[in-house]
Parts: sequence; C-alpha cells; structure tokens
Amino acid sequence: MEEYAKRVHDPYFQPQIATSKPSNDSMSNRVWVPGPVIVGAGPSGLAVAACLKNQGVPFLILERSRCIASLWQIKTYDRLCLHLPKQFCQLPLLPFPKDFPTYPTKQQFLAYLEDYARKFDLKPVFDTVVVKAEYDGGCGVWRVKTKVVEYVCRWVIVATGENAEEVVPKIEGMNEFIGPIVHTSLYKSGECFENKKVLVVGCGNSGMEVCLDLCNYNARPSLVVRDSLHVLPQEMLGRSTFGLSMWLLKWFPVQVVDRILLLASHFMIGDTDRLGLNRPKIGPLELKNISGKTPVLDVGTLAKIRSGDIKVYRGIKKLACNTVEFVDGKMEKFDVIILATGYRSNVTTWLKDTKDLFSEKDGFPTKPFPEGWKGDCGLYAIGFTKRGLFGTSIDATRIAEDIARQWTTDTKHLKSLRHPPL
Ligand SMILES: Cc1cc2nc3c(=O)[nH]c(=O)nc-3n(C[C@H](O)[C@H](O)[C@H](O)COP(=O)(O)OP(=O)(O)OC[C@H]3O[C@@H](n4cnc5c(N)ncnc54)[C@H](O)[C@@H]3O)c2cc1C
Ligand SMILES: NC(=O)C1=CN([C@@H]2O[C@H](COP(=O)(O)OP(=O)(O)OC[C@H]3O[C@@H](n4cnc5c(N)ncnc54)[C@H](OP(=O)(O)O)[C@@H]3O)[C@@H](O)[C@H]2O)C=CC1
Ligand SMILES: O=C(O)C(=O)Cc1c[nH]c2ccccc12
Repeated sequence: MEEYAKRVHDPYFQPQIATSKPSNDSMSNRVWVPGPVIVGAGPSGLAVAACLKNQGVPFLILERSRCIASLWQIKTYDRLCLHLPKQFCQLPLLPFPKDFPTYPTKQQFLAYLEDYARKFDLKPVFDTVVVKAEYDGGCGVWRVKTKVVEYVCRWVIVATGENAEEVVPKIEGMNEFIGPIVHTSLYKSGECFENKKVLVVGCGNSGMEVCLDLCNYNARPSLVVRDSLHVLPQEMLGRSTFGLSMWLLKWFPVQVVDRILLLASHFMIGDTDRLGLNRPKIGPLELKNISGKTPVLDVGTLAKIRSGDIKVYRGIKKLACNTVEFVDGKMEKFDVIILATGYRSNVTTWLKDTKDLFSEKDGFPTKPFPEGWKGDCGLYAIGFTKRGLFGTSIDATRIAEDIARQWTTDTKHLKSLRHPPL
C-alpha cells in the first residue's frame, strides 16, 4: 500500500483520471489523482488550480454544482458589483481587463472567471458533491469520497468557501407567517416586490444593499439591526476606503487608521447611531481583524434610512400570521421577509479528519490569517481568511508553491530510483 501512495504523484504513472462524471454507478470506482484534489470551483479553487498549472503540478477539481463560481452565478442578486476596487479582487496570473470599471459588475466578474478557467484550461468535474474526505494514515493518502467515486490523492485543498451554506435562523412563529420567507441567496431584484412591505433581517452588506434595491423598485423595506455595526462610505477623498485603509496601514497602527476612518466617516455620512445603526466600541479594521465582521460599505442605503424610506427595527421577538413583533414591543404587518442573515462554512460536514487545520466548531481555520492555509498530511485551506478575494490570491500562491516544492522533490527522487546514478 505504501507503493500506492508513492505512485499517486509519480508523473510517469498514468492513473485513470476522471475528467467527467463516471457513468458507472457502483461504489467500486476508485480513482488515483496524481496531484491534489481541489474541493470547490469558486474563485479560490480556480485560483489555486491556475497557480498549480503554472508550476506544472496536475490536479483535479470537484464541484457540487454545474458551473464554476456557483455562489456568484446562482446565489447573488442582479445589481451586485465587487465592493472593493478591482486591483484587490483579481486572481493571480491574470489581471482584470483594462476596460473594466473600478468596481466590476457581477456579469463582468463572471466573464473574467470564465476567461480565467479557459485560459488555464481548468475543467472541474461538475455535479459532484464531496461527501467525505479522510486521511488514510496507513497508506499516507487522502480518500475523497463522492456519491459514486473515491478519489485517492496525497494532497487535499479545501476551497468550499466561507459562504457554502445559508444561515437560516429559527424565529418563533416562523411556521405561522403566511408570506414568503426567503434568504438573500434567492433574491434577484426588487421587481416582484413593488408596493410590498418587506422586512429585511440582518444588516451586513447583503441586507443593506437589498434594502436599497427594494427602494429602487418602489417596495417598502424595513431593516432589522440586532447588533452594532460599522458603516463606512465606499470612497473617501476620491479614493476607495479599502485602498486608503491599506495605504494608511503601511504607516500607522490599526487603531490610528480606524480613528482616521471614523473621523472621515463622521464628516461624510454623519452620526450613524442616530439612524439606529450603533457603532461597535472597537474600530472597523480592528474588528475585522479580530472577528472577521466586515464593515458595511455604503452604496446609498444610508440616505434612504435618513429619508425614512427604510425603517430600522432593533430585533425580532416573534412572528405571527402576517405580523412581526419586535423586541421593543412594536408590532407591524409585513408581506414578505428576506433573511440577509449570512452564510457559514460546511467543512465539518464532510472533512472527517481536520488535522487541526479547521475548527470543529465553525469549520474555519483555527489559526488566524496569515496562518491557517496549511495543515498536516497534505491538507490545505484556501479562501477562509475573512479577507475576500484578496485573501484568496495570497493563499493560492502560497499553497501552489508549497505543493510544487514537494512535487519536484518527490519527482526527482522517483527519477533517481528509476535511473540510479552509474
Ligand atoms: C453577495 C456576495 C458578494 C461578495 N462580494 C465580494 C467582493 O466584492 N469582494 C470580495 O473580495 N469578496 C466578496 N465576497 C466574498 C466571497 O466569499 C468571494 O467573492 C468568493 O466567492 C470566495 O470564493 P471561494 O471560491 O472561496 O468560495 P465560493 O465562491 O463560495 O466557492 C466555493 C465552491 O465550492 C463548492 N462546494 C461547496 N461545498 C462543496 C462540496 N462539499 N463538494 C463540492 N463542491 C463544494 C460550491 O458549490 C462553490 O462553487 C462576496 C460574497 C457574497 C456572498
Ligand atoms: N460586493 C458586495 O457589494 C457585497 C459583498 N458581500 C459580502 O458577502 C459576505 C456575506 O455578507 P452578508 O450576506 O451580508 O452576511 P453577513 O454575515 O456579513 O451579515 C449577516 C447579518 O445578519 C445578521 N443576523 C444573523 N442572524 C440574525 C438574526 N437571527 N436576527 C437578526 N440579524 C441576524 C448578522 O448580525 P450579527 O452581526 O448580530 O450577527 C449580520 O449583520 C460578506 O463577506 C460581505 O462583505 C455581501 C453583499 C454585497
Ligand atoms: O467582502 C468581504 O467580506 C471581504 O472580506 C473583503 C472586505 C470588504 N471590506 C473589507 C474591509 C476590511 C477588510 C476586508 C474587507
């Protein structure tokens, strides 16, 4: 069995590699993969695959849906644009086209990703859910199981994302509410909500932008804000707030940069506490570092709250037939509820041997950024930095270099075994 483990990454050994879904439905399918198996074909899976290709390391990408970047293709709303400038969102080895705007639209970002996959000839195996991955210590290999095939490999790269599953909170009376209750992952636009009273639960970037979209389609949105949050203007002094923050962080400690950001925000958007959006005690960048909570970048929602087009409520107590009771005792009728309650990782549901890389609690790396990309026994994580696509690019380069080093050493070793020096 030791021999198996070695042959898995032997470049001269041609194993049966699945490039499409196997027709045979029996579980006897076992496929050797000479390089890493990458789980997930979102931006992270594609980025690390491109970097591996660049280093000459083969790989196999497994994707549960039928397309690349399924989060962006299927689960996002129409008006979505990247909210950080394009230079912070491009993947390694291929810059965005020059004619793209500073904040590319969802369609432009998707076109870029399609182009990326084409350029690096990345062909994921679609419609393939990884249901289990475990380390076989005896053979020194990973066994990555889908419903019909077991892939055996030396390296596993987890690229299933921070947003793999929707968070749907349990709210008292949820079953009694007669109107639709939908998660933002199903929301496309406010078109079908004209004149409807819509309650948006959660005020991250999704909840805030969905409220604005609803206003633009003449719906009547209200927003549930249960906790404190930072709202920052998307741009300051003609520069992106994110870009400005990165630049300031080169010179000043995070607390000082936070003070500058808060001062400028106060000057530009006023006191958000007065709108029912209380600021946390910790500054926006420090909070992002500590907890991963992303500051909301305002794209016009605050003005609608200020004008009274969007009402703010503190928290939901319970739902009934067509009413919502809030924690402060207020009652209000609503036609629809949209849950902008975010996402979670699904790693703990299928990765049976986390090798201490991932926490059993939330399926995120146990070590904070910039650690947390490499575990033991050939396990890697990409796209779990809570730093968006910027974090993905950093992970991709590191992982590909690390695996390429092992790949080259092993290949040299195998060659010398085959052709012993005279
Ligand atoms: C609405 C929205 C807007 C965003 N905007 C920005 C932005 O402007 N800038 C930014 O930097 N970040 C943004 N993000 C963060 C987002 O996480 C990244 O843009 C990016 O999608 C992360 O890529 P990923 O490949 O790590 O994860 P994903 O894009 O989620 O891809 C993971 C892939 O893994 C697949 N998968 C999951 N489980 C399995 C399994 N068990 N087996 C097989 N396949 C599986 C999924 O189907 C998916 O295709 C946004 C997120 C959302 C939700
Ligand atoms: N490019 C862009 O323009 C956009 C980017 N994004 C990104 O996508 C990712 C996901 O964002 P998003 O979907 O907004 O998710 P988030 O996790 O960022 O936000 C979820 C919100 O829901 C609240 N919440 C959760 N459960 C409840 C509940 N039971 N009652 C009331 N409130 C609740 C949370 O509050 P609490 O803090 O109290 O837990 C939080 O404010 C983020 O990284 C975000 O930056 C999203 C949209 C647009
Ligand atoms: O989109 C996200 O959630 C990200 O993690 C990227 C991001 C958006 N705004 C930020 C502010 C500080 C650090 C990262 C981000």
